Amino acid sequence: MGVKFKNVTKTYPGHRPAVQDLSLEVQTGELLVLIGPSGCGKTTSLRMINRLEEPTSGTIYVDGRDVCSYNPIELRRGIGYAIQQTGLLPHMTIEQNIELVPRLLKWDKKRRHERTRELLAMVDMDYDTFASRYPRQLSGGQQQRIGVLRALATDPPVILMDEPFGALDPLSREVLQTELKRLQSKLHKTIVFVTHDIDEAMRLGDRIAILRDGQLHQVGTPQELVQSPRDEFVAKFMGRLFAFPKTQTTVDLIRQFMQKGTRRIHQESPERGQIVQIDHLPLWCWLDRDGTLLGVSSEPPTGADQWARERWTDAQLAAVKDTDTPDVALKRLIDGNTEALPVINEGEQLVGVVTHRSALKALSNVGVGSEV
Ligand SMILES: Nc1ncnc2c1ncn2[C@@H]1O[C@H](COP(=O)(O)OP(=O)(O)OP(=O)(O)O)[C@@H](O)[C@H]1O
Repeated sequence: MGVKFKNVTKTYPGHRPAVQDLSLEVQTGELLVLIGPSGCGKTTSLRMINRLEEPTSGTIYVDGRDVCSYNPIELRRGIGYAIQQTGLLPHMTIEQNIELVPRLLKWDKKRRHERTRELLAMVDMDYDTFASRYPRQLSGGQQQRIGVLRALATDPPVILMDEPFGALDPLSREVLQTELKRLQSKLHKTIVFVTHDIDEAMRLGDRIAILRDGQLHQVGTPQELVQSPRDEFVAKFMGRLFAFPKTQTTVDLIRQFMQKGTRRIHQESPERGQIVQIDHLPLWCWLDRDGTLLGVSSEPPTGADQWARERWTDAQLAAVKDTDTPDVALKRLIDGNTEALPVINEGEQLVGVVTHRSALKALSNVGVGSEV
C-alpha cells in the first residue's frame, strides 16, 4: 500500500505554487522523509495525502487509488497522522486519546482495551501508570509517544508524520527516533515523514526527498545524496551535517571517527559478565570481565534466556575492527539494516561504536569532501 504523487500542484489563491508538479512514489513499507527549507511545501504535500488539502491539479494515489475517490473522513481514518503539536485532547485520558479512532470505527470495548495495552507496551509505558492520566501529566516525550501510538492505533498501512519530534530536546528526540526505527523494523509501515532536521532524515529515512520552492529537487537514499548530490544546493544541505573542523582532512580508519559511546549496564553477572546498552542506540553488547565482546543484539535482551548463546550474534560477525575503513562499516550497516555497530580492537575488546550517520560522515569527508 504505497503512496504516489503524479504531477501534483497546489496553488493557494494569490500565491505562487506551494507545491509544483510533484511526482514521487513512496514504496510500500518504506519510510520516506520530506525535507527542505522552510516554506518549500513539505507540510502541504503531506496534507494532500489525507486530503486536509486538495491539490489544484495532478493526482495522489494511495494503494493505487486516487485519494479524491475516497470519502475524506474515511480516508483519514485509514491513514495514521502524527504531528508536532501531538493533537492530544487535553480533557481526555491517555487511554481515551489512543482509542479515539478505534471508537469511531466502532471497535468493541475489549478490543480497544487490549489494543491500548499493546500499544503502550510497545513504547515501554506501563498501562496501569499511564492510561488514566491526562496529557498534561506526561512529559513532552511521553506525549509525543502517545501521538505516535494514536497514529498506529488501528494498524493503518500508511502513516503521515509532520515533525513529530520537532518540539523535543535533543536527547528525547534521539530516544524517540530510535524507538520509531525499532517499531518500523517490525511493522513495515509506509511512512511519509516531514522534518527540518537533516540528522533526523539520515537516521530514519530509507530515502530522502529534498524539496525546494515547491519542487522535488532530488530524491535518493541517504548514501546516494551524500555521495552524488545533484548540485551545490543538495551538497550544502547535506553539508550541514558534515561540518568538519578544517584541520581534519581525511578519515581512513574507523578508530578515527568512531564514537566512544556511553555504556549503560543492562544486566550484570559475576560469572557471565555484563550486558550493556551503548548510548541510546538499539545496540546491546555482552562483555566478559576484560571487556571482550562476546555477543551483540539489536533487541534488549530480556527473560531467563538472556545469556543464552543463541540469542546473541557472534561478535566476529556483528562488530567491525577499529582498523577497518569507513566503507566497510557503511556496507555492514546497510546490509544488516542496522543502526549501529560495535567496534573492537585487536584484542577483541569493545572500544567504540559506529553509527550510520558517523560512517556516512566519514565517507563524505573522503569522497566529496571538497564539495561540501
Ligand atoms: N493556507 C495557506 N494559504 C496560503 N498560503 C499557504 C497556506 N498554507 C501554506 N501556504 C504557503 O505555501 C508554502 C508552503 O508551505 P508549507 O507549510 O507546505 O511549507 P513547509 O515546507 O512545510 O514549511 P515549514 O518547514 O516552515 O513548516 C509557503 O509559502 C506557505 O506560506
